[in-house]
Amino acid sequence: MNALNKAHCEACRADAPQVSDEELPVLIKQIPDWNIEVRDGIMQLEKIFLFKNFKHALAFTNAVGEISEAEGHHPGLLTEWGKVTVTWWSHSIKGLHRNDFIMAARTDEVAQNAEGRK
Ligand SMILES: C[C@H](O)[C@H](O)[C@H]1CNC2=NC(N)=NC(=O)C2=N1
Repeated sequence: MNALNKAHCEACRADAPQVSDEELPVLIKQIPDWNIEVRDGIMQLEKIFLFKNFKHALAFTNAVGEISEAEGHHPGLLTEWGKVTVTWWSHSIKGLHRNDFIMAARTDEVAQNAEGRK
């Protein structure tokens, strides 16, 4: 199985399996500093990225948007002055799919190359 940040998303199908209880701890270890949140019964991956100002936060937001469009898998993005909260889950299955872990790893890569990190 290739590293998450080198993998690509598969199409979001409504009958796709959610990440199993056995897979979850294995996958979450590969994306350190991401938190698991549950909202309306839906498990989500979430991480806050800090920046020096709004301009850098917005640039990071757009860069995450680019990889999301490329992969056809999209996050929740809350962009504030100096802060971006990125949330990944699979709408089609109302939970976590391997795609979400791939995109969390890809988000970390975008962050490593982002300007104005705090
Ligand atoms: C038609 C379109 O490809 C689908 O709606 C995609 C778009 N992006 C998506 N993003 C996420 N996070 N979950 C989905 O189920 C999803 N489905």
